[in-house]
Amino acid sequence: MYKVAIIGASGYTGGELLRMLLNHPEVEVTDITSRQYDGTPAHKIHPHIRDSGLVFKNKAPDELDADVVFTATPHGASMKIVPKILDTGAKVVDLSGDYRYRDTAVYEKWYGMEHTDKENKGAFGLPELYRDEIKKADLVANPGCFPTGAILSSYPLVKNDFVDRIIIDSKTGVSGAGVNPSSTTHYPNIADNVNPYKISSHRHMSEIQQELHGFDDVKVSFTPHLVPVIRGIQTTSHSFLIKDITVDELRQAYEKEYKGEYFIKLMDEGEIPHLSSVRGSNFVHIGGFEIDETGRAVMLSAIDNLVKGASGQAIQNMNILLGIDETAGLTHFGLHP
Ligand SMILES: NC(=O)C1=CN([C@@H]2O[C@H](COP(=O)(O)OP(=O)(O)OC[C@H]3O[C@@H](n4cnc5c(N)ncnc54)[C@H](OP(=O)(O)O)[C@@H]3O)[C@@H](O)[C@H]2O)C=CC1
Ligand SMILES: CC(=O)N[C@@H](CCC(=O)OP(=O)(O)O)C(=O)O
Repeated sequence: MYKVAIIGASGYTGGELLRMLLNHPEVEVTDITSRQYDGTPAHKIHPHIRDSGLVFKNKAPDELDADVVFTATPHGASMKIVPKILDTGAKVVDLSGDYRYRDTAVYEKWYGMEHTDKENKGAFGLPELYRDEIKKADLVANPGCFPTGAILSSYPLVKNDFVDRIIIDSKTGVSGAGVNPSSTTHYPNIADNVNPYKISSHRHMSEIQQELHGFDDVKVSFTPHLVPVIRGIQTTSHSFLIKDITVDELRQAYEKEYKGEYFIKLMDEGEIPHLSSVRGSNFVHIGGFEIDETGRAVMLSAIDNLVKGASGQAIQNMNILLGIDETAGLTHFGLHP
């Protein structure tokens, strides 16, 4: 069994890592860290995780007993922790934004802080696009939740030069904001409401742009909305075609790109990707495949922000790092209805 540890295990993605790793056939969770819950049994914070025998410890990064360490910590914190883990020889999957950017100047601009670890570079942890880089890496930068759904549902459009501008509109569940409550996530403010936020300035726009821009300077616009659901991200992308293609050719581009990708499911004609179908699972449902009279292609995707958008994808990356079956521990379907 490989040994794995989670830093920031008291948070939402940490809890989700724990839920899935405890059912993983080839790993054993050796350490879960928390600063505020030192000495507390796991189920006191994550009541659904019973009988794991695990207790939160406020351990330093270099005290962990692990082959792979997950840093489920906020951006800014990860870049202080990750170098210390790498020095121990363990591999790292970081869930924050700290190592996702090829150019740290872009990170500094969008995250509004200095990057203090310019030495360590992460492989961008989107296995469907970067599997070979991830295999060779010591550090994997797990993508953001919005970018995962947005990039996967847009990539064939730009790779095939069908479009050069994409408008991405996403609706997210509240767990995307993490375990600590705020006025934004306060029930009366979110229930029966749809709240657009950072409408032209969300940091994930730069991450999506980084991944799609290489293709003839594709321009990306992105607006997130907070909706009253707990989990999930539903993304709709709109783009005007610059090539004269049919709906069949549009679909064929996706079928070709994602052939053999276990976690990507292309919807049948007229079938809509729903949050309720992917909730709790590592699957991405991609649909839409429509072109209207104005030449607008509409693509849709649904993911669980805590699974394919964070912890499930992090485990998929761990599987690749360890050279074991990429789907191990992740094959369960969603929680429909
Ligand atoms: N929620 C989501 O849907 C997604 C989140 N992410 C990213 O994953 C990371 C974790 O997110 P999430 O689980 O939601 O966050 P949470 O706020 O729920 O949990 C983060 C945990 O990290 C610990 N922590 C906070 N600051 C530090 C620090 N300076 N040093 C060590 N530990 C610290 C805290 O535990 P304690 O105080 O007990 O030590 C906290 O419980 C973030 O970078 C987030 O942006 C990425 C994709 C999706
Ligand atoms: C609902 C909500 O607040 N969502 C978060 C997404 C968090 C996340 O996944 O982003 P990083 O990993 O890039 O920090 C947000 O919009 O900031």
